[in-house]
Amino acid sequence: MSAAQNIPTRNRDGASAVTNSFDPSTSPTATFTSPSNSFSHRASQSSSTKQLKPFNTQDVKVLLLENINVTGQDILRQQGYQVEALKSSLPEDQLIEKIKDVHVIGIRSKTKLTAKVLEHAKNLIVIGCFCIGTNQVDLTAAANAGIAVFNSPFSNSRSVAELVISEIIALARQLADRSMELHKGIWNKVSAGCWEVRGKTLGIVGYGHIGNQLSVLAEAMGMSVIYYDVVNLMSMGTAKQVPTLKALLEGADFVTLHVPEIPETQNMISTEQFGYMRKGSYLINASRGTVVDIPALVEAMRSGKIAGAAIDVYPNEPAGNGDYFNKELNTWAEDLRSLKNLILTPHIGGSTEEAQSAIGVEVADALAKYVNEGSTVGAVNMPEVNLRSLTADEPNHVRIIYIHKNVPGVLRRVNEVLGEHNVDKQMTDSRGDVAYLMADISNVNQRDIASLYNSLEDLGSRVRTRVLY
Ligand SMILES: NC(=O)c1ccc[n+]([C@@H]2O[C@H](COP(=O)([O-])OP(=O)(O)OC[C@H]3O[C@@H](n4cnc5c(N)ncnc54)[C@H](O)[C@@H]3O)[C@@H](O)[C@H]2O)c1
Ligand SMILES: O=C(O)CC[C@@H](O)C(=O)O
Repeated sequence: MSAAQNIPTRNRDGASAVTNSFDPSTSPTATFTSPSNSFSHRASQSSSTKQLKPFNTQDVKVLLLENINVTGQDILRQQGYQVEALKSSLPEDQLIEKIKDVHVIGIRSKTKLTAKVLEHAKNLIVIGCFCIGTNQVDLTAAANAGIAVFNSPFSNSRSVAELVISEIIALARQLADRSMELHKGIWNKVSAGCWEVRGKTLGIVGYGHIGNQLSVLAEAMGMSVIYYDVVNLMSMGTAKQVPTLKALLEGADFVTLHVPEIPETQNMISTEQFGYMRKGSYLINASRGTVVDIPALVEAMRSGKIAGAAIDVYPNEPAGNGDYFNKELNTWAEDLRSLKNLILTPHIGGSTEEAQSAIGVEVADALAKYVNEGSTVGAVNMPEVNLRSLTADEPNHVRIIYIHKNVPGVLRRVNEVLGEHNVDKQMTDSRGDVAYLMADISNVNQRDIASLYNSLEDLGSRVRTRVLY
């Protein structure tokens, strides 16, 4: 068997993504052969590695939204995939229409892949979040549909930390106001209410990848650092963990938020929390828009309790550049824009050349490895399962990917199906209600593949079957 070919994945109502029952002689996928110049995998692959391709690669349909970096686009195009890249997110109705027949979708923070949208994604096998946050995806719905989700856990953390350091200084010196005044020709040289940051206390809420990068930078600026997190974490440098959010808010001159968007962090900073903050302190939010109660922030700044703020994220954000940030999107938009010493940025914490390039490579590589070999290493909603690559001198080997409900007895039935062949290697793991099995089996011919595929698909525990060969 020369090149890897694909058995289509059947969609969730049992109909094959391409035909209703796989017949190697008739199914369009049976003719799929990898192009002779098939993509050579990254360094980890030796020259003898068998180029497993689940499809004739030009049949893999990829939809990229929200201006994903060209590094990621190039990697996916080099696979031979059909890549459509759009600069913005899509309204739900258009997203549903476009997602219907794609195998791979790449998004950033705006595209909401809800259970409703995923219901329509009959051929989707994998989602790439080209960012850190994955709150925009219904991870459980995706897992239950056998759709793996990958992100880039920390490629833009440094970029966010550096932006926040710049905002701490800019707020302490009322830089944005001075610059806007002079752009209008107004010379306004003041020192009242302007401070050095050396010796001031930075309070970090969420001491993860960004929080601890920030901790080191802030201490280098001569600041003291305290942090609050829901888990006990070793401090960087001389930073100190405090036991409650209230203790952090009472102890900090600058409060910065670096938590995920989860139910527990919704409106985490609201009127009560502003009440705990020091008079004349500052707030920075570069996490998610729902973490701060913006009307409460407007009130706290109008009363002078909060001397300045920097906001990079908002509960509702425009779909793309050029759209207006107005009261149609968020009712309080004009109130917010009217405030002094308030830095407003369009969700650019991770928007640097370095971060976007690194994210593009990291996520696109993970997507290609998943599509071509089934590896779930790095997936955020699946157990991490991987097998060493098949080699070119294993011509009659086939890789089985079987995503199934995590219920007793499945492995016995799966191994009964695989039993007529020699299972060279197998790995399986589960995460919640979903289990993921990879098995390389030998001495398989074209006819066997069809019956293998259909037998696995017919098992009651099946969520999704892929056969790579
Ligand atoms: N503005 C941007 O462009 C930008 C860029 C990257 C990340 N982000 C956002 O920032 C968030 C944090 O990023 P990260 O890489 O540091 O994530 P991370 O997962 O490394 O760290 C998050 C930290 O928050 C803690 N945490 C969770 N719930 C908490 C709670 N209720 N109270 C206190 N701490 C809590 C976690 O224990 C963890 O230590 C991401 O989830 C993402 O939404 C925004
Ligand atoms: O680039 C984006 O759209 C998201 C950036 C950031 O919020 C993240 O989650 O990494």
